[in-house]
Amino acid sequence: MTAYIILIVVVAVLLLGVGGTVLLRPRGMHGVRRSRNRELDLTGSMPKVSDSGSGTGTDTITVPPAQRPPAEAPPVPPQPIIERPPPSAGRMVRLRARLARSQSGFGNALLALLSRDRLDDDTWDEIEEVLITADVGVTPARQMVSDLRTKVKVEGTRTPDDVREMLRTELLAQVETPASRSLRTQRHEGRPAVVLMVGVNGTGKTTTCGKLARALVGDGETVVLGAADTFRAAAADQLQTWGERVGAETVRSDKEGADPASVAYDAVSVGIEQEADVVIIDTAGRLHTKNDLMDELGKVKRVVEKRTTVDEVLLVLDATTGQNGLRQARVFAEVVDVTGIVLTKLDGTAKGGIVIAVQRELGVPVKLVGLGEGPDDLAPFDPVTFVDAILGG
Ligand SMILES: Nc1nc2c(ncn2[C@@H]2O[C@H](COP(=O)(O)OP(=O)(O)OP(=O)(O)O)[C@@H](O)[C@H]2O)c(=O)[nH]1
Repeated sequence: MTAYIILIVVVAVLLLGVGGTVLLRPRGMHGVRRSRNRELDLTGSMPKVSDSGSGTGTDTITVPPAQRPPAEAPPVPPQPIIERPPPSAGRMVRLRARLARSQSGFGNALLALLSRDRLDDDTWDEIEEVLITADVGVTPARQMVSDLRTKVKVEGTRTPDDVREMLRTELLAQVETPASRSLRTQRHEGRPAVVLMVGVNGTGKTTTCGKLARALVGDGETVVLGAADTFRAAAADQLQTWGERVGAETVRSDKEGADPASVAYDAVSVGIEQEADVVIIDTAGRLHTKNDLMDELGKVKRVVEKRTTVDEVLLVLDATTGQNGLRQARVFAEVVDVTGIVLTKLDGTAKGGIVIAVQRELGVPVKLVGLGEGPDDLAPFDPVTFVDAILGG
């Protein structure tokens, strides 16, 4: 009997010990996790966690403070830093030194030749050659030489200042056009303006979309970007990065080779929904055949026009490609109504005469110029600043 009693007591003590351990362990972990989770609930309905309780209830389990795992904050996704780019006005003046560095060779050569004591036929031929080498184009170069010859004859003696002024007037006459250089990027009829960026790969199209978005945001406008260059997957990433920096949404497709027209349509729809000021659409503009190009750009334009008008078709040309760039310009102008030219990489060539050639060739004005790889190195084109940079000083 005594043995039985001792056995019962021993079994009871063992059971109590094991039961207590089992009860404490899992319930303790579960409670802390729940508590931690509830700590995130800012409504104030947190359970009590006692530092000296009995350890039997699910919401009041005793856990010494030192044993509590530190409260883990949930991962916060990194917030992109939205930049405030400078406005577009006055940018060309700021970039004038860069322009002068690349273009003054051609200006200085012309000034030196025009300052010679005797301006014979050979000298005029040399002047024409300098102009052609600077990509002014044969016809405009001949016309400039003819105009300058007449002026020299009429005015007689030439001081260095006279020569500079004469050349400045002539260059300005060639660079200026009656067409407006302003960009139509204002909302109209309750809809955003739409800018279509076209041009062959590598001319700086995607970069220009990004830089233009920055400039417009700097001017206080709201922008939506459309990555309709679905041919090169990285182009959409590139565009999105530009957009994120200034808080502009980029509409894109996750499918490589998706229909560019459908991306453009979606971008315009998002622009309308967000009441954005302007939607900028990047295109692939492959030049395999003129028909491919016509099909692609024609369709993008038609589909966008189901929702609103296309206000600007900007042709991006790389200033360093000279005559090749002009050939591309001709093909694009046949396929789509170009409303303005963006001349990129003008900082990397001494052939600024392309401004004159391309305006003549297409009959549309240069509206923007790229003067470097920096995010704000895109400027509205200003003829006076351009000509003064060519002439230096
Ligand atoms: N120096 C200089 N480089 C420029 C300028 N504009 C663009 N670039 C550079 O030109 C290169 C090509 O630019 P992208 O924007 O990728 O060219 P893209 O036409 O969009 O090419 P795809 O996306 O392949 O169609 C990049 O390295 C740009 O930084 C400019 O005005 N000056």
